[in-house]
This record gives sequence, structure tokens and C-alpha cells, in this order.
Amino acid sequence: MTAPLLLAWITAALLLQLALGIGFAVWRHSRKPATTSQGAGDATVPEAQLAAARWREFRVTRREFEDRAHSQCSFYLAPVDGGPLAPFKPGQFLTFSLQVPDNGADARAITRCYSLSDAPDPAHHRITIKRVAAPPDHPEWAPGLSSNHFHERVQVGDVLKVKAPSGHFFIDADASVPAVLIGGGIGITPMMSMLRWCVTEQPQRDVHLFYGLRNSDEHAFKAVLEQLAQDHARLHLHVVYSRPGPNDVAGRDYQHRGHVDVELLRRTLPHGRHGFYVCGPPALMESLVPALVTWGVPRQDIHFEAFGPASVRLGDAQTREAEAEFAEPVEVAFQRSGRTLVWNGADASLLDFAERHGLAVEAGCRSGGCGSCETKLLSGSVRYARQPDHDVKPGHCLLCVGTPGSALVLEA
Ligand SMILES: NC(=O)C1=CN([C@@H]2O[C@H](COP(=O)(O)OP(=O)(O)OC[C@H]3O[C@@H](n4cnc5c(N)ncnc54)[C@H](OP(=O)(O)O)[C@@H]3O)[C@@H](O)[C@H]2O)C=CC1
Repeated sequence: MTAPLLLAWITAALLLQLALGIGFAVWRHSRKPATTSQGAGDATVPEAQLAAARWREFRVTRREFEDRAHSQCSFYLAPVDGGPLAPFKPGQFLTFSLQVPDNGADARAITRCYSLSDAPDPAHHRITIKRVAAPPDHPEWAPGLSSNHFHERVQVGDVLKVKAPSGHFFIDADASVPAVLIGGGIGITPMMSMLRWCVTEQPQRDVHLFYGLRNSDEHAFKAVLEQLAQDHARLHLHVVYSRPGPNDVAGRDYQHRGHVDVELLRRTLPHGRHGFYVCGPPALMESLVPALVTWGVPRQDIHFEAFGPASVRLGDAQTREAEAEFAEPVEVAFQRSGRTLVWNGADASLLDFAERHGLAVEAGCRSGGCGSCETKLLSGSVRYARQPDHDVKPGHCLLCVGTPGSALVLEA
């Protein structure tokens, strides 16, 4: 081959490669279609997703307890660089990287996610954290690492590493559909964000807030909620105490006694279509969310965010069908842990599966947003019921929202 011909050939080859590369990047950005992770993949990441994935420093500008028991504390955060805050949709969360002292020894980095607890405000973000004690039936278990770190050590002036807001649990902007916000315990936090946004941006929208908690000691945002209900005729406040204290007065401190359940919703909500938003402790999620399906609420009108280890299983026909399709037993090997286990479709995600078998796996948001459980996928394919918010690195997968699409070898 002559030198000019060789040069022309190389140039043509380079141009072709460039054209294909750009074409692929545009296709991926506009359609974002992937619902599986494979052992290898595309390395191009859209700029907006890169920005969301970056850590940014925030200073704590204020802290404030929200309940009489001082078990729930709000932290106000402003960016150290003085730039504008990233926008968010009410219901979304922030991801934190925290250096937490490990049993009094060296600090170790952990990742945790906390819902934003106020409507978007150009001056700051706000989160509200409940101190998680050891369970009463297991006082020997460790209390919540991150929540106790925040309560005991994080003070005004401290700087924290935070990722931009994310998550697919947020209020639908369609004001014609009344919103039913159901917050159990600290699950009130995303509801506060949605509620404050609604009363400001959509004052004509009917909003029914069901707040389930034990009693007035733990009643967060009590004065704020009562004031909002007084000022906004379309806000219908239902506070539900499960264990009222001796001085708690029905009709003044709370409207209902017991748990938030479908029976209560049936009795109190007017007829017609509603959008349901649910966030609370595992027991509430596991009973209430499937009960809404059984009651006949269409799947697209049920939105939920689960706290804690168990993912919510809807039990509706569509979910059962999808689960049955992939219920064939397959082997899942966890290389670092040295365990090979059989997946039989009993778990909602690979994370639940790993935890049920006692494997220690890092996890943050548990909803595909923060990337804490991202693991190298050495072979096989992982399925996602919907595209995760976190941009999964090529050759990796997310355990918290993934299920096996075939036999797997994972690095974890
Ligand atoms: N610190 C934080 O900010 C974070 C906390 N979490 C998690 O949140 C969870 C606990 O939330 P917490 O605020 O302590 O909740 P609580 O345990 O205080 O429960 C809140 C209310 O829900 C009621 N409840 C219990 N079971 C049901 C049910 N089946 N249906 C309806 N209502 C029910 C409780 O009643 P009863 O009196 O019967 O118990 C109580 O009134 C923990 O799993 C924690 O790890 C997760 C992330 C962040």
C-alpha cells in the first residue's frame, strides 16, 4: 500500500469510528433505554448525569429539632462554593458521603440518603433525620450509625459531601388529581416537601395528609402542619396516633387512633381518583401498599418510597406475571464473599437476596439512585424493572434494583 493510500485509509477509518461513537452517544442520551447490565458496555455518560453524580461540599447553616422528644432533627445545607442549588422534585432525596468513626477507631466512609423535607428554596436544602435507636427487643444491636452520627456530631459550620437530589419518588405535577400523602413516622419528611410545594404552587389542588405516628412526643412539624391546615382550606390533615399519651387530646393533637390503613382511607376520602404517595417504616409499607392494590387503586396512582431492608412487593397481576417469567432458579456467585447461592425469585432484588443470606453489602438509597451498591458484574446479565436513576458503570450492576437475567458472577 502506498503512503497516501494508507493515510486516506486510516483517516477514513478514524472518521467512521468517530461517527459511530457520536451516533451511539446521541442515541443513548435521547432514549436511555437500557433495562439490563451486561459484563461490558458503553462508556459515554451524558453531562447532566455526570453533574448529578459529582460530590459537592455543603455547609450546615442551621440545625433544629422538630419534635418534643428531640428524636428528629432538621439540618439546613448551603453550598460552600456559593453557586445555585440543583433543582429537585418534591419527594426526592440527597446522598451523603460521611466519615463516621468506626467503634472509636479510624473513620470509615459510608453512603446514606435522606429525603429533602422542604419545598425547593434557593437559599438551602433541608433534610430531617430521626435518631435510630437499637430495637427495644434487641438492645444489644448497634443503633443507627449514620443517624446517630448526624445527631451527635454534625454541627453548624461543618462541611458535608453531598450529591445532587435524585430519586423517582416525587409528586405528580398534575393538579387535577388530588394527592393523598401518607407518612409513617420519619416517613413524613418527603411528604413535608410535597405538601409545602403543593400549597404554594398548586393551592387549588386537594391534598389529604395522613401522618401516622405514636403520640405527641414524636409529633414532628406539629405547629407548622396545624398552621398550614388553618391557612389552606384544600389541605385535609389526618394525624393518626397509635399510642396516644395521657395528655394527648383527640380532636386537638390527633384526629384518629390506630394505624393508617385502607379502612381509614375508605372512610375519610371522597370518591374519585387520587394519587397516593406512601413512605414509612417497613411494616406500614408492607401492609398498606399491597392493600391499596387490593382496594383497586390503579398501579400508576400508587407511588412509594420504602425505608429499611425489605423492598415492597405489590402483589398485583402485572408484578406477579413479571416475577413468574424470571422465577427459574439460577446460580448467583458472590466472588469476594466466596458464596454461590441459588436465586429462586423469592426476593425483590439482589440486595435483599444477599442480605437474607447474611452477606455484608454496602447500600444507600435502596432505589437505584445513589450507586452505593454498584458491583462489578463478572459474568451474566442483570435486569431492572425500570431504568435506574444512577448511571451504571459499564460492566457493573446495581444490586438494590436488579434481579438476575441469567446465572451471575458478581465481584461482591
Ligand atoms: N432516621 C431517619 O431519618 C431514617 C429512618 N429510616 C427508617 O425508618 C424506619 C422507622 O421509622 P419510624 O419513624 O421509627 O417509624 P415508627 O416505628 O415510629 O412507626 C411510625 C408509625 O407507624 C405505625 N405502624 C407500625 N406498623 C404499621 C402498619 N403495619 N401500618 C400502619 N402503621 C404502622 C407505628 O405504630 P406502632 O405504635 O404500632 O408501632 C407508628 O405509629 C426505620 O426502619 C428506620 O431505619 C430510614 C431512613 C432514614
